[in-house]
Amino acid sequence: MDISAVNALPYEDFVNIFGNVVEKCPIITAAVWSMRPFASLSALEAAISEFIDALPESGKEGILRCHPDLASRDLHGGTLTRESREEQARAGLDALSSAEASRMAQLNVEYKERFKFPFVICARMNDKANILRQLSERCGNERAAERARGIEEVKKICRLRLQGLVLTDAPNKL
Ligand SMILES: NC(=O)N[C@H]1NC(=O)NC1=O
Repeated sequence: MDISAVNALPYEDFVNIFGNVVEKCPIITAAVWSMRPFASLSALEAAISEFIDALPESGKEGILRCHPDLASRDLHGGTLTRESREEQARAGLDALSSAEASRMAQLNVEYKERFKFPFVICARMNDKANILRQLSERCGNERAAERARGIEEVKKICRLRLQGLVLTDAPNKL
């Protein structure tokens, strides 16, 4: 699908197709539909990004809370969204040693106790060693910095999900 086909979509189809570019937040997709026509995929991405940036801090935290824990039991239980499952598998999170899995689970708990939202990172841009290292390091951050960092990662995940759905002739500038 190219951007003109995207612009021609009625909102029901638009939300069905793009509703999970931000994990479990179809309200964002439903909101930006009214900003069509988009000149390019980047313009659609920018509209999503601006919508997120305009939210109060509680809304940004809400977006983070819609994300599943990485390498949690859900990854094997089949309850994740298709996108999240594929992203986590690509980073090798479905094949952790038992030591890595318990370290990840322990750090996820520590992170959530400290920040009251889950650790979010763009799994497709990292491997499991890098994810574990960043999870450990980011546990030491301040809450506001970590909220902003999580939202940056949400935007990276969103960009890659969009690129999987819309044809683009622009080079990938990520
Ligand atoms: N918690 C978390 O980062 N989840 C996500 N990351 C990613 O790349 N896909 C997700 O669902």
